[in-house]
Amino acid sequence: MMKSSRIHYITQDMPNKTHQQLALEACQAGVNLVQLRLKEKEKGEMLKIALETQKICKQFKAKLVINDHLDLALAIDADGVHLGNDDLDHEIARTEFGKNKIIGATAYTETEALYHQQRGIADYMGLGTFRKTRTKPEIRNFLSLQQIKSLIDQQKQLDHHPIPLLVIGGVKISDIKPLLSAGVYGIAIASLINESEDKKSIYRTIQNIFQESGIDLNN
Ligand SMILES: Cc1ncc(COP(=O)(O)OP(=O)(O)O)c(N)n1
Ligand SMILES: Cc1ncsc1CCOP(=O)(O)O
Ligand SMILES: [Mg+2]
Repeated sequence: MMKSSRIHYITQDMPNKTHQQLALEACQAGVNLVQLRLKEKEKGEMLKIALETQKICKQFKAKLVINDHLDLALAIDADGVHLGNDDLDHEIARTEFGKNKIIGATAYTETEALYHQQRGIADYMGLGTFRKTRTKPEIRNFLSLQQIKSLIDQQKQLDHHPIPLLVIGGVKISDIKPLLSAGVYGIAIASLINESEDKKSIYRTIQNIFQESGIDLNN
């Protein structure tokens, strides 16, 4: 299994910034994994954005995960791909992408999480959504802290290695400590960073919360 970062930073469509600019600013703030989340762009445009984003990530030694598109991840030899439940099957992706690449799954319910856990193909699961979010407004299913805790307990009872859980969806600074106390591996965030006036400071705050919770982000 490929080790996944505990803080996934996700780009998003924004009116005044390109995905490349967002990735650059996030890398300058210190993120070490960028998920490129492109929606409704044609293939050629996506390839150009992905290559430029990859160049930025390499400069900062950050990993690049492509959302939705295994073909694009293969074309640029990205570090990983994130595939949700309506995207390509993880087993096919693993065969085509290889065992040393990061493959992420999404779980919006406990049942989905246990399904991915049982399959044991994904390197991490994006678990959510935690709160309502403008970044993905169509999602209406929310997982409470209690539900997340119960899922972690169930994972622990299984005899195989628990797949790391990254909570996603409207995650705010004040959510991080309780989520980590509940036992989640990390968080996946878009607007918390993308809409921040001071990305370095917000990222440092996030890192400090992990540290105060006894988690070494370099390990
Ligand atoms: C880390 C992480 N977790 C979940 C998602 C959501 O994936 P998906 O359900 O396929 O939805 P889209 O992001 O494709 O709209 C994610 N991207 N990243
Ligand atoms: C991609 C995605 N999938 C579930 S919620 C979400 C959006 C996360 O973005 P934000 O951190 O801005 O809520
Ligand atoms: Mg998807």
